[in-house]
Amino acid sequence: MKIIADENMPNAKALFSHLGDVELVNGRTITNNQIKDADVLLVRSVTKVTRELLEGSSVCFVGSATIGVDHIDLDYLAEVGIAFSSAPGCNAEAVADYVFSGLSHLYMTKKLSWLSKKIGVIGYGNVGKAVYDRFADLGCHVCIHDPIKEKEGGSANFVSLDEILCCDVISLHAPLTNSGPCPTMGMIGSEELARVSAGVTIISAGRGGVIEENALLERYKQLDGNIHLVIDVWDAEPEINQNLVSIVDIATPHIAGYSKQGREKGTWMVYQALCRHLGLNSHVINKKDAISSGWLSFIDVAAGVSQEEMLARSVQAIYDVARDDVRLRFKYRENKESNVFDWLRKHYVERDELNTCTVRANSNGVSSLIDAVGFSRQ
Ligand SMILES: NC(=O)C1=CN([C@@H]2O[C@H](COP(=O)(O)OP(=O)(O)OC[C@H]3O[C@@H](n4cnc5c(N)ncnc54)[C@H](O)[C@@H]3O)[C@@H](O)[C@H]2O)C=CC1
Ligand SMILES: O=C(O)C(=O)[C@H](O)COP(=O)(O)O
Repeated sequence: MKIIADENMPNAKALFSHLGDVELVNGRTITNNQIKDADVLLVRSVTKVTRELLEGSSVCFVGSATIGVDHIDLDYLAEVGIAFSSAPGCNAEAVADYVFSGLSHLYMTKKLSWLSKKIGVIGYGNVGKAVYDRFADLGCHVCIHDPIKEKEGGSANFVSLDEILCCDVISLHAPLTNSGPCPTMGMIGSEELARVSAGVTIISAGRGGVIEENALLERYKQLDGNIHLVIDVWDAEPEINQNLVSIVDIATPHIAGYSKQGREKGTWMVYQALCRHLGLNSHVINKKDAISSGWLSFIDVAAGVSQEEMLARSVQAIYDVARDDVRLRFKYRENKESNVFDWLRKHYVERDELNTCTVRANSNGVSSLIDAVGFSRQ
């Protein structure tokens, strides 16, 4: 069996080699010719899996080690009977870590407090729920907009988009869709941004295209720069809007989900799906061998600072999103690589999830907050 896999899929050779010959390729540039005699195609979000790519090939299984599936023509796969599997939820905790690292950065650099503010989350899927639950466990006033999940019922604090736009912090976790009951493409445009107030924090870690970049730049001007922005996903990836980069607090190259464990889980989930597809009920490789533990099993945080600062210091000890922002700005300035965006993603400096570590905090009342923000419970 011939398996073509994106070279940015961690552990691909280790996991799949016992099933067939694994060839690693650049996911951004995969061609129809490269995969014509392959049986299995394993991708990440940068490969557009379309009729054009697959037609005439012998591929009978496509796996995407990602949550998002907007790069896959699912209708075409169904039409021609190619099996498909993605990795729902694989990096949800990683994205939630990113959100809290962004807020920690804003607190430590601008003293921008969020703990007692009104928080709005858009999208209540695996990521949005992980983010929402952390805010709720922290005791924040948090609400959620997800008309599809709201219809299904549930106890979360569902609200309209208008209400989200009145929040102090808005965190975007909807997929990119341009059809269906509630398409998200451009859902945050100039009309919606006109309703956000000065001082708002917007975190965009779903997909570029959900928020209109020019409208965001315009609103930033209207509010004299009084908007705080943490942006991971961009409309024209791998190109990024440098005007937007110049005004945001944090700019990162679509790495919110790039925890070591999240990426490994993505490959692992696709591996499991392929084993199922092939009718293999025992896996040669165990989950515990495929997903790493963290480097630090515990950290101590100093007492004597505010609860919010303690939270921020703890989060930043494991993952400080500013390191990814600095790398991006530095690399674009240096501009030695032909494709800076993909270079940064390929050479991503590993990071662990907060849940791989326990924080030992001595001061009263902080332990429960530390657990709620995503660390492993003591
Ligand atoms: N920046 C990054 O590295 C990552 C980005 N993502 C993106 O985040 C998205 C969300 O991930 P998950 O929560 O795991 O996906 P999911 O598929 O579990 O949930 C998506 C949720 O969005 C809701 N939704 C759809 N249309 C909506 C609308 N118009 N308004 C509000 N909510 C709407 C759906 O009902 C669903 O509950 C993914 O589709 C992916 O594009 C995911 C992982 C990493
Ligand atoms: O899982 C998703 O959806 C994502 O957005 C991925 O984390 C993006 O990573 P790549 O697939 O582009 O490496």
